[in-house]
Amino acid sequence: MPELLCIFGTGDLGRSLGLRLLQSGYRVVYGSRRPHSCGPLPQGAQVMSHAAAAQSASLIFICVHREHYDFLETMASHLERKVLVDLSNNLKKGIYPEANAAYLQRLVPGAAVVKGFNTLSAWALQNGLLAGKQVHLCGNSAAAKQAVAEMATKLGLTVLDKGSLSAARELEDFPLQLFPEWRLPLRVALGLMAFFFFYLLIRDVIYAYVEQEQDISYRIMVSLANKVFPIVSLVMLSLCYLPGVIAAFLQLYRGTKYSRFPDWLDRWMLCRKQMGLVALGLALLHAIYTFIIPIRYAVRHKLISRVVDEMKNNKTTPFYFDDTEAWGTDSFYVLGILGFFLYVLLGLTSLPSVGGTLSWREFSFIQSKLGHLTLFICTAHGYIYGWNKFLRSSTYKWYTPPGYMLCLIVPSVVLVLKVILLLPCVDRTLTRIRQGWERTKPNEETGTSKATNL
Ligand SMILES: NC(=O)C1=CN([C@@H]2O[C@H](COP(=O)(O)OP(=O)(O)OC[C@H]3O[C@@H](n4cnc5c(N)ncnc54)[C@H](OP(=O)(O)O)[C@@H]3O)[C@@H](O)[C@H]2O)C=CC1
Ligand SMILES: [Fe+3]
Repeated sequence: MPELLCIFGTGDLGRSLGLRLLQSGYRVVYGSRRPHSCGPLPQGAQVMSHAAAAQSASLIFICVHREHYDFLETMASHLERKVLVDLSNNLKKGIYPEANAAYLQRLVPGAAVVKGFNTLSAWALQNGLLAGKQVHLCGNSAAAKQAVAEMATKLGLTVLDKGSLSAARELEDFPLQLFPEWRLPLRVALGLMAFFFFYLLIRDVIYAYVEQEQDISYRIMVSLANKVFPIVSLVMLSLCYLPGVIAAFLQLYRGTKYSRFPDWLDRWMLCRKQMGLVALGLALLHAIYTFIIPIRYAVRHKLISRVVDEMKNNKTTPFYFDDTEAWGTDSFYVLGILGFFLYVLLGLTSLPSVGGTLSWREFSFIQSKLGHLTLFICTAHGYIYGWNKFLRSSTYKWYTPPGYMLCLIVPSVVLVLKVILLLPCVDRTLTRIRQGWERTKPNEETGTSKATNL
């Protein structure tokens, strides 16, 4: 006879969980305030009063909001020695002085409370989207946790034990987080975009207005945006590779890999993937914006008005083929296309479903070697853009460098540092450090190196 599990509450979560448990081969009994009028339940489930349902099972899921937990206190005698799984979440952090699970344990001291599953959603349970999903559990009774973990494994979940019930607070805060690992990259991207936008606005639009009394504010829509996107994209891609380079230099300097990186570097390393994806998004925008340039009114007008002018004045300017310009523009486009292609390749391999099929060596080859190649090609694309502009002779003042000149500093620094790391002697030392070798301190005379930094 399959094991019988009990669920208190016939709401959204209770129903979806019951359905999933039934499909995994368990029997399910619901405990409800109104067992005869609680609406449709999954086929095969029984429904009774809370007390009767609790009697028949040893494991009870509490699918009721915390605000209604008080009824559990009145039936504490029926819950002696039962395992109670608390799945509740709160709408905001810190509305209650204690964690919901701790509150439940206080109401029913005779039961073993396990906190967990609160990161699942009724929707995911209903649609069977559980395979490989991770759930955290915590509780004071090891046996109770064990029972819940076994059940979770049967549902196809991966269980992570977070220790005693005092971790419940942390678990309850999980579902309230909104893309935590995206926050830093998005803030950096927005900050950089705002900075370069205002810089270019002043430099290209307002400056032109003041100097030449020319109103070219329409350029904000496409031209300015199409400078901000590639600039920020390139800076973000560099910022994605900079922490790795800094970490390598730190390891070289310390002569060991056995000491922790500073917190800011750790945090930075952990959001590299998101930084790269933001960079990819901006590069995509840049590509699309570039495609519409020839169909823009302002561009067509400029071309046609030049021809019309010449016809009116009945003279033609000498029109010859500039070989340098042909090479310059072509290599600029080719580098842009190749860079974008590699960008997409990097983005694709960062997807878990693709990255999972690669060995560690393949993955690090793509993310590190190809990644730096991408950075190199995109930086070269930027330099050639600047070179072409320079050839078409502009009257830039030194104190207002064009945006691309500012943004090329960051990737150039990263690339130079990376080249230093690739020098054979540096590379050899770094490899030895990463294999666990440690530089002996000069004052250690004994001859045997001790792993003191562990
Ligand atoms: N929905 C979701 O996706 C998720 C929900 N959760 C948590 O699960 C819990 C339940 O959520 P959800 O199912 O969405 O909520 P619902 O409002 O859909 O259901 C709550 C159920 O609790 C019971 N209930 C309501 N009031 C009382 C009361 N005064 N005394 C006793 N029982 C009562 C009712 O069942 P009956 O009428 O049968 O007694 C009701 O159906 C919440 O704590 C929530 O934070 C956690 C993760 C995901
Ligand atoms: Fe470009």
